[in-house]
Amino acid sequence: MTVLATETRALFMLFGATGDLAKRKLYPSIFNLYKKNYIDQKHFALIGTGRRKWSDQDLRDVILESVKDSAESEDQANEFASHFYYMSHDVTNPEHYRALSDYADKLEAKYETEGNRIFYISMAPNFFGTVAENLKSQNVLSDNGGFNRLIIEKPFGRDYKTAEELNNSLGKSFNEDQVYRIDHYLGKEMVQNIQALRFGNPIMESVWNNKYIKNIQVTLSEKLGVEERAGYYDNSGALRDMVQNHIMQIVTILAMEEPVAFKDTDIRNEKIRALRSLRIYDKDEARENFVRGQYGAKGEQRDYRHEDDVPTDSNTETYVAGKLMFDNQRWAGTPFYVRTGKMLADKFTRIDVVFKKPLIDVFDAGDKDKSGLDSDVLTLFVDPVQKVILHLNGKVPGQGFTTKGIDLTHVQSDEDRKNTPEPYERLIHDAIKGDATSFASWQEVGRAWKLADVVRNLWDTEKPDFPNYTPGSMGPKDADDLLARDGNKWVFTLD
Ligand SMILES: NC(=O)C1=CN([C@@H]2O[C@H](COP(=O)(O)OP(=O)(O)OC[C@H]3O[C@@H](n4cnc5c(N)ncnc54)[C@H](OP(=O)(O)O)[C@@H]3O)[C@@H](O)[C@H]2O)C=CC1
Ligand SMILES: O=C1O[C@H](COP(=O)(O)O)[C@@H](O)[C@H](O)[C@H]1O
Repeated sequence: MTVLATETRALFMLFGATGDLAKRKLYPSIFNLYKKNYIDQKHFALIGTGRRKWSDQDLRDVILESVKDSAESEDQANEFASHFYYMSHDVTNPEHYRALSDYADKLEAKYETEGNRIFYISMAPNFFGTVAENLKSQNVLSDNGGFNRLIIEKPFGRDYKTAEELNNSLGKSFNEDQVYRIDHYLGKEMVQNIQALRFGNPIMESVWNNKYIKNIQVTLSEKLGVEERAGYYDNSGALRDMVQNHIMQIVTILAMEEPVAFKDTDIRNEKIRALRSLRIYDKDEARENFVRGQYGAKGEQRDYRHEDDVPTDSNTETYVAGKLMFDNQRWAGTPFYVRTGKMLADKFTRIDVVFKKPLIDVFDAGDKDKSGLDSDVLTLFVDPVQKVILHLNGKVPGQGFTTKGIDLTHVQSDEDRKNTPEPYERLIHDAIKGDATSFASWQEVGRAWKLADVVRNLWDTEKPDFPNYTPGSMGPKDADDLLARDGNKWVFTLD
């Protein structure tokens, strides 16, 4: 995809400029893009908004603090911060948008940003629709030949209905191709690598199906609990927080067919096609195929119900495991197991592709079931290390003939890691380029909600037996049983 030089010129408007995400993730990412000249160093400006009565200097002080560790000099940081402007603005007040529009016109003229506007809503989701609608109705959108793009944070709705309402609301002001729904897992190097490994290697793609793959496992494990986000988390739970979005996106990329070209529209079409084959369970199937958990206490660690800001009778799940099925030629019969949770043994994200054993084990009396052979497993380590391991069977060196597991390993070098942008940096850069490849389309999001809704509705009507797992473990026993029923087991376990 070619980047036109003028596309790097842009006026940003950030709603939620005084917030946590902006400070921790967005300003450092924008700074990195600025340093690399992916944002035109002369022709860019950002108007940050929030209700607080800040001055430009207050915002610039926050920027300087956010980028202090990565700035090459004080001058560089100051020059960067000088492009930031602050407007106190209540997003629910239409009149404020008129002032915003005038200010935008002024800065556009000053920085010659050629009418390119990027609106980033980093606020609680109940404001997404309000902001989008006012941007249009109060004429804040550019109408002089540049682009208007909207980046929105998660969560995209609480269920299918609210997500659809939100989507309709956004649709009044922006076309689908102008909306960039952030899912930061799509900006992770190893998640992007799935497609390179699959579609760049016939040796992989030829076995990427139910004939050779026994099951696929996706694990997003977190060592921390809810920290200071309990207010949000207790209203969300792991299903909405991690499964509906990040996990479903990863699973979709693993399951999709090869796109006609590596272009956002072609990739989206294939992702949507795969999701149309995703089996949407009924209530009984949801009970059978999904497991929830909530952590208890251990030593100093309080149980979830005694964390700050969590009601003592909370039934919010801090753990989910599930089995997903795609009813299509490629995947019929091959389960995708997924799991995520807080307060687990460690912080890591990995994808394990478990291959079937040979139908006959010639080394061991021909009986596959008594085979001493390991299952071949391709593991993609997404975080915190980035590596790929292909576990195969090989011969034990020396006299005689026995087999043992061997690993073919590729680890990203320190140099590769240094050159790997943080997800937010990568995704903001993509939005500037107009490349929606790594953003979730409405149809993908909607289909993922359809699945999550069935599970959520079931869980909302049945009382769970919480707490049911210990901090530092890999979740409740039921999650192991889920796989054991199919004769499978998690590749990563603590034993
Ligand atoms: N923080 C994180 O780690 C993550 C956050 N997200 C998502 O990012 C978004 C922002 O999260 P976060 O930064 O943590 O939230 P914060 O609560 O820290 O910030 C909210 C922002 O919204 C502004 N705001 C609230 N009400 C109004 C209003 N009526 N008019 C104008 N501005 C208003 C606040 O400004 P003021 O108080 O000055 O009015 C503040 O800048 C959310 O959608 C969240 O789900 C996603 C992943 C991780
Ligand atoms: O979206 C979210 O993701 C984080 C985990 O992200 P990671 O990049 O650190 O793996 C999770 O902690 C948070 O609850 C959730 O909202």
